[in-house]
Amino acid sequence: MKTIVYNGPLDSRYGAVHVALGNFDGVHLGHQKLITEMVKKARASQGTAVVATFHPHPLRLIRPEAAPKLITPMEVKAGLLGRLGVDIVLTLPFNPDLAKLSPEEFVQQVLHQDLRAESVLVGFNYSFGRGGKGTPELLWELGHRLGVRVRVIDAVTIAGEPVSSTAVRAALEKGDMERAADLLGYTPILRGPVVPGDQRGRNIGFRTANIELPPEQYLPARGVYAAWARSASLPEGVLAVVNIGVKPTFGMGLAETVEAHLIDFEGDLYGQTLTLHLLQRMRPEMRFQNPEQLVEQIHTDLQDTRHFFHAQREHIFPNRIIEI
Ligand SMILES: Cc1cc2nc3c(=O)[nH]c(=O)nc-3n(C[C@H](O)[C@H](O)[C@H](O)COP(=O)(O)O)c2cc1C
Ligand SMILES: Nc1ncnc2c1ncn2[C@@H]1O[C@H](COP(=O)(O)OP(=O)(O)O)[C@@H](O)[C@H]1O
Repeated sequence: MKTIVYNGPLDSRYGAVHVALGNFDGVHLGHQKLITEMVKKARASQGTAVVATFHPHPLRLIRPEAAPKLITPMEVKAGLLGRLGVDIVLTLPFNPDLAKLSPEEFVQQVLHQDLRAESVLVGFNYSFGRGGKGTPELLWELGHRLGVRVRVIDAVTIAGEPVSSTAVRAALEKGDMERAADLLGYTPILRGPVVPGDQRGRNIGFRTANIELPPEQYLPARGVYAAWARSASLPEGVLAVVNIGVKPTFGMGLAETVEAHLIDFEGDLYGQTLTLHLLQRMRPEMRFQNPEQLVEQIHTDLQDTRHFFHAQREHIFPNRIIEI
């Protein structure tokens, strides 16, 4: 899969182009349905499966304080899309030229003229064009005039509730990984390079790999999580216990970090990319009277995590953890 920044006509060697248009944060079950359908069309016409997405999110430029944090920043999103069979992620830079296009101009210039889209798929609530004024109905109408087939996909529901990025964020905020996984179709993922922390881990007897995340990453509730950890040197993965939080035992106002202690593992992880699949929140983060009490609790966390994993293993593998 390739990532291309849109800056004019798409190369003609891509043949018939089929486009899924949207932001797709989380690549949840609803997104997966839409994208899978687009990929099927592309395969059937021996064409190219394209996901076109405004990046960075337009709100990040218009009203940064209102821009949602992302369940899946670009790198993780690209991994998920690649897995679905997408050939090209086309990022549309939200520059003044693109931002000022009316819905009519957007369909004519971008979708029809430059991408030569044969078909375009969007979700039922998609908006586009200057001021976000374009609706799926208008897209259908404009496409129809130009010979671009437009298909609008309804919300996927679980037990009557629509699957949405907002619903996923709400589950993450509550620390409900099971619910988030139901909506996403996979266990929530955090991925980033291992960076040095405060080197306290080695002193308290539990080394923790600190991962650096993009600033726009949406983080689940603070607390301790059971996780499956993978890296290039650990392709099968190992069980891990993860702390997301500000380490109140060691002072006030520390920055929020995500750190993983890999169970029954010893080795240098600095610089490697670590992928954490968050399985379950075990407890909230707490402030202990002294480091000894924290260490005692971490021993309990490790035991709880092992028990949880042994009880749930069949449920977790192979379906809930996906390789990206
Ligand atoms: C399983 C686990 C649970 C943790 N729980 C807490 C906690 O409840 N409260 C807290 O202040 N720190 C907690 N921590 C964070 C430790 O304080 C941290 O790992 C230690 O200070 C090392 O920090 P460093 O990586 O910056 O060196 C936890 C860490 C782990 C691995
Ligand atoms: N079981 C383990 N889990 C996590 N990291 C480990 C483990 N064993 C060794 N390491 C290494 O130790 C580092 C963390 O050491 P630590 O003393 O906690 O320092 P810091 O938090 O400052 O990086 C990790 O980044 C990794 O390279």
